[in-house]
Amino acid sequence: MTEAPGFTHLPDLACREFGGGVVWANDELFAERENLIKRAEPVFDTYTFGHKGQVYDGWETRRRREPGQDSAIVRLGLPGVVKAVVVDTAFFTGNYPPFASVQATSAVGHPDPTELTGWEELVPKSPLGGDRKNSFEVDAARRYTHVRLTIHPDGGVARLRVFGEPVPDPALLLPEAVDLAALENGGAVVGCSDMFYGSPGNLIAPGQAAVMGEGWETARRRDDGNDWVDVRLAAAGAVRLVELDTTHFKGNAPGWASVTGRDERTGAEFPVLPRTRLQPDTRHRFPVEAVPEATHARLDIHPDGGMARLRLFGRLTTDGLRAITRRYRELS
Ligand SMILES: NC(=O)NC(NC(N)=O)C(=O)[O-]
Repeated sequence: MTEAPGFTHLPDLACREFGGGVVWANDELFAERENLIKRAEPVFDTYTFGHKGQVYDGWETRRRREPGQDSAIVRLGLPGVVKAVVVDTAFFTGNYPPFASVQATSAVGHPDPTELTGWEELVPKSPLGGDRKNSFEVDAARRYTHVRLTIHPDGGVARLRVFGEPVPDPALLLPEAVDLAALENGGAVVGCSDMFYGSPGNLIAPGQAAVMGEGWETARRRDDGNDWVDVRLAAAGAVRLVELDTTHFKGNAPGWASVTGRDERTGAEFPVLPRTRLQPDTRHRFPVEAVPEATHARLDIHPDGGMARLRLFGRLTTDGLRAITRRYRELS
C-alpha cells in the first residue's frame, strides 16, 4: 500500500456523475453497492439503525460463515487508463475488510455483468486499514471499461475511486454532428403511447437526468403491445449515432428498443436502429450505418418502462440548415 496523492488530480473514472454504475455485487445486505461511487465524501451518524442494522454510507456485505470473498463490479463512466485506485474504508472500523484486490476488463458494447470476461489484475490481494483511504498505484497501459473490487473475506467499503485518463472510442466521436432530436436545437416530441409516470418531453431536455423522475416513464403494460414516442427533428438530417440513456432506470428499463426514421415530405420510413437489447442504468451509444435523411424519428421500447434521454446525433442536410436559418431570421 502506498500513498498516491499525485494521482488524485486525475478524474475519477468510476464516479457516478461521469456515468459510472455499480452494476453487480454478490451481496449488499448491510449497505447498498451504489454508495461506492458517490462523488461526495462519506458521512456517518452514530446510532442510526434500520431494518438490517447500522446505516453506513458505503457498500457492506454480511459476515461470512464459510470461506470466500465478496465482489462488486463497477462500469466506468469514462473508460480509460487506470493510474491509481483508492479503497476508502471511512467509518468502517470493526467491520472493514482486512484485504482487497482489484481487477479490470475491457468490454465492447453494452454487456450484461454476467457476460464480462478477461479480468486482469490491477491490485493484488493487499492489506487494508480501517477508516482510511487505502491508495494503490496501478501500472497497466490499457483502456479498461469495468473494474471489479474484491474484498477478503467480507465487510464494508465506503468509496472506490478509480483515478485515470479517459480514452474515448473514436466510433463515438462524430465531427460536425448535432443532436437532431434536442429540444434546444428545435426538436419536439409530437406523440407517445403513454406518459403515466413521466413526460416524454424529458427525453430531449438539455443535460443529464438527476433522478428517475426527470425521464420518460410509462405504466406497466399488461397487454402484448409496446410503448413508443415520436419526435419531430430540429430539421431534416441523417442520424449517425443513437444514444439511449436508461440512467436511473434499474428495475424498469425497457428490455429492447428500436428507432425508425421517417421523412414526412415523402412518407418514407426506414430502420435507424434495429430492435436492440438494453441494459438497466446505462448510457448506450450505437453508431448507425448510412441511413436516409429523416424529418421525424420514432423510438419503440419493448415492452414498457422508462428512459432518461434520447439523443439522435447526425448531420443536418443543406435544406435542413436552410430551414433553421430562415426561421431564426424571421423571428429575430
Ligand atoms: N454495528 C455494526 O456495524 N454491525 C454490523 N454492520 C451493520 N451495518 O450493522 C456488522 O456486523 O458489521
